[in-house]
Amino acid sequence: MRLKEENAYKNEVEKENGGRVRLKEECRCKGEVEKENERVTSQRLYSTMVSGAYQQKLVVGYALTSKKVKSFLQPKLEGLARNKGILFVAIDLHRPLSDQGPFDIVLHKLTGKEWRLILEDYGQRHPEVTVLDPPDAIQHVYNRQSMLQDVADLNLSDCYGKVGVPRQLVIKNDPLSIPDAVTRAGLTLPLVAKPLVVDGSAKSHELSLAYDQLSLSMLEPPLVLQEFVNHGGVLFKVFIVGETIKVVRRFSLPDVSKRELLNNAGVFQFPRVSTAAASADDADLDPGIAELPPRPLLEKLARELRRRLGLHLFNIDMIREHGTRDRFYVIDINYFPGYGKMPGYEHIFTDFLLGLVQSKQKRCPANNS
Ligand SMILES: O=P(O)(O)O[C@H]1[C@H](O)[C@@H](OP(=O)(O)O)[C@H](OP(=O)(O)O)[C@@H](OP(=O)(O)O)[C@H]1O
Ligand SMILES: Nc1ncnc2c1ncn2[C@@H]1O[C@H](COP(=O)(O)OP(=O)(O)O)[C@@H](O)[C@H]1O
Ligand SMILES: [Mg+2]
Ligand SMILES: [Mg+2]
Repeated sequence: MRLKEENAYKNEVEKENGGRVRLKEECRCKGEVEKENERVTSQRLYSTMVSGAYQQKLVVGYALTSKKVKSFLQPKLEGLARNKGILFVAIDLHRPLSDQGPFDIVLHKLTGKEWRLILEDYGQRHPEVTVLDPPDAIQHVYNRQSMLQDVADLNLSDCYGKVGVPRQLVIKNDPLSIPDAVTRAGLTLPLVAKPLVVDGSAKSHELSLAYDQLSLSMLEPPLVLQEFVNHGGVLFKVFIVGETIKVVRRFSLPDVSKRELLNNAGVFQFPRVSTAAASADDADLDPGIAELPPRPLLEKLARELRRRLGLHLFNIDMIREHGTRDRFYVIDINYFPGYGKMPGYEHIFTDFLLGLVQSKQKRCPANNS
């Protein structure tokens, strides 16, 4: 393509943006955000040249950690999004949110009260923008007690199986009180000790397995003590993106036998298991352990949790009690999990974003542009 035509395309793209990519001129610091957005604009220009009749449908502002940008915003996702008319724009945290955009959707996963307040204020001033997801709904799953409450309340049981949560106890302070509290609550050893609050830090994922009651006083509250459920060393990561569900298998902690429990004492910190590197999808597993939870059960669970939690983007860590076919436990819920490892996430995510805006336009036709 000749230079003159290229410039004409560039002008067209910038005009079409209607100031959407104004970040470029306005950025106070010529930092990462600016570079990132310049890259996105030039990629979009390229796609315009290649595909001809290109129509931008929506702008997604994102506020994510650099780790999440790397795992989620992969070139394949950005490329596919571009072809479908979706533009991802990095939000500059050093500038007022209302001065940026305009956005159709704000996608975010940042912790901290300040960010929460910014988003809440923005949501009130810009009801036309979809904030994915509402900060208070996310906050609810950043606490390991409240995250499982909705699963317990749901008490899901049908012909496909039963879904519950392991019995658990919250310890807010005084580690010396733990052994007695555990006896009073009637919890059975071994117990998994988990930091009460999940805040994205490595520390909030430092979990321990406690084999005896007395050693429990060595733990550091605030924490959740959860009964360990033998599940054959395999966990199901159930990814949810709006109405879509995808399940993968991951390796998990091995079963603890009665003999092991009798012969062991103490509290043992264990490393992060069940991460992306621990995929068990291609492993040669006992079919009774590997069989995925029944689809209708997952659909019901996901639908109910989406409604009760008020979230579109989350995952459920689920295990099957070893020796049973249909007894499941939810042990963890994560907001905006590692979608980069969800098969086909590029198509699923982009379709989801388009669907969101379409359904909003149907509900409020006045907003149609
Ligand atoms: O709490 P658990 O059950 O471990 O789930 C984690 C968190 O969702 C992580 O997200 P975050 O770091 O935002 O909390 C995510 O990392 P990324 O999305 O950043 O990669 C991990 O993805 P995998 O490493 O793919 O499993 C996922 O396994
Ligand atoms: N109640 C439990 N019974 C058996 N294994 C568990 C239980 N809770 C956690 N685990 C194991 O510990 C891992 C991490 O626990 P999880 O609650 O998912 O914390 P995180 O948020 O750090 O992923 C799980 O992937 C699973 O292998
Ligand atoms: Mg987990
Ligand atoms: Mg988690």
